[in-house]
Amino acid sequence: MDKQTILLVDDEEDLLSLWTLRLENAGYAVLTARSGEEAMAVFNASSPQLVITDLRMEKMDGMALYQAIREINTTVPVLIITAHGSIPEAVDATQKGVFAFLTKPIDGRKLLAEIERALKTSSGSGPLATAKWRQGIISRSAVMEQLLDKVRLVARSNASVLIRGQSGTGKELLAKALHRVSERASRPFVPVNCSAIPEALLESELFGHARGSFSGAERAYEGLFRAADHGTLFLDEIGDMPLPLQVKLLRVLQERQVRPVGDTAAINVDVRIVSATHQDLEQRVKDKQFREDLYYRLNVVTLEVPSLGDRREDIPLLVEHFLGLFNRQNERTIVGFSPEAMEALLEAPWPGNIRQLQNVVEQAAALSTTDLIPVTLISSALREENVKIPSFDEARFAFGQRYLVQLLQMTGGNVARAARIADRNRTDFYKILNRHHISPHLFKNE
Ligand SMILES: Nc1ncnc2c1ncn2[C@@H]1O[C@H](COP(=O)(O)OP(=O)(O)OP(=O)(O)O)[C@@H](O)[C@H]1O
Repeated sequence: MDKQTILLVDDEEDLLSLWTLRLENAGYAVLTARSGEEAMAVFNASSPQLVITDLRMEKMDGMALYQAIREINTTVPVLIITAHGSIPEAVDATQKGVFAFLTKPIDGRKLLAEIERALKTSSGSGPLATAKWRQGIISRSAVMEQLLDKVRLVARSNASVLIRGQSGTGKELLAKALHRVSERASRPFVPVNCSAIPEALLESELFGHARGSFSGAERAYEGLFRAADHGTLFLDEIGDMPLPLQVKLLRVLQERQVRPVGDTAAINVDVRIVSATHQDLEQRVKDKQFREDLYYRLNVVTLEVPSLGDRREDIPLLVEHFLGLFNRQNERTIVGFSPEAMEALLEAPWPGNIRQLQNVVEQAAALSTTDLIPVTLISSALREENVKIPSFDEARFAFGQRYLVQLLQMTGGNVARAARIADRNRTDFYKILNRHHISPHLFKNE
């Protein structure tokens, strides 16, 4: 059996080493943290079965840590240790649900007995499962907790779920968590980015193809729907799915059968659909770019992921988490951020949300020559992040718009002439102008 893991939190290095040794000798795996904040990062990353924390610590003390843990995990036992133990504190703590309150100097045998008692009461019950499914989602904000509660509820059904939120808010992470907490957890989670696969290939990617069904199809391919059978299919950027494919997707969802390209037989599939978008799908429906019937089919339940700007209280925890990852990957020992740097992180606008925050932390950490990352590195990383390179589609659109404006200026708004120069017929050219939101009247010389 795997060793049970205990998270030990104390700001006194000597005590931490001493207790680590003792607990390891007693057969436990031990994780350590030197502050409440660090403890939260470790807790989120590794879901220990028990937490033992000192009460008196700077900034986040033992009780605050206990409360922060309770917000994300309602049952993991927490033992609090203090040198200044007093009866009222102990009573208060245990009334709030702290498993036990021990005073220093600690009697080794007593502590081990308490640990055993605590682990016995918690083993086999839900907390570990609860913690595991949301592993990797670092948060302490109430909005995220409410969202995760909703995820857990929704996961019990097979209802299609649409996850909405700005780019980089963690939609895919949430979809995975939903899968992990559902009954389909032991079956595959298959992500598909609908905007990254060329339109011509998307159909066979999703539904599969028969051997020889088109040139290059040397073998039959089962497709992602069947790969996700009994599991979850995550359709990312669903708003970009081309209209002809939307029709086919709707049919598959209605019939619960896929028909591979070039095949006549239909195959039954049992797939839970979770889709995600950062677009305004209702607007796309109005613009006839997204089918209304498909919209309702996919959007049985909506999960709205808040932007990072709406949950700034998560920022300290997230930066600590990303810094920890960076330190481990690069064998560095950067301790944290200067107060000014943390302030800058807390106040930045974060249009790219958590993905952007991760990039900024990594970039600043990589360039830092000191143990505390200075604010200058954060400011320059934020500046660089803001110089955003447009996507290919955005760049093409911008080029097209400039080109068309030039043509119409040259021809004084004469569409027939402009179309001739662009080597398009008039109807096509009007469509192109429309797509680029350009009205030729604006260029007419009065
Ligand atoms: N709460 C979180 N805790 C830790 N990491 C997170 C959290 N949310 C997002 N991330 C990280 O941020 C990055 C972006 O997350 P993800 O890909 O899930 O976002 P998304 O909303 O699906 O983005 P897009 O719309 O661009 O596809 C990933 O590296 C992910 O691991």
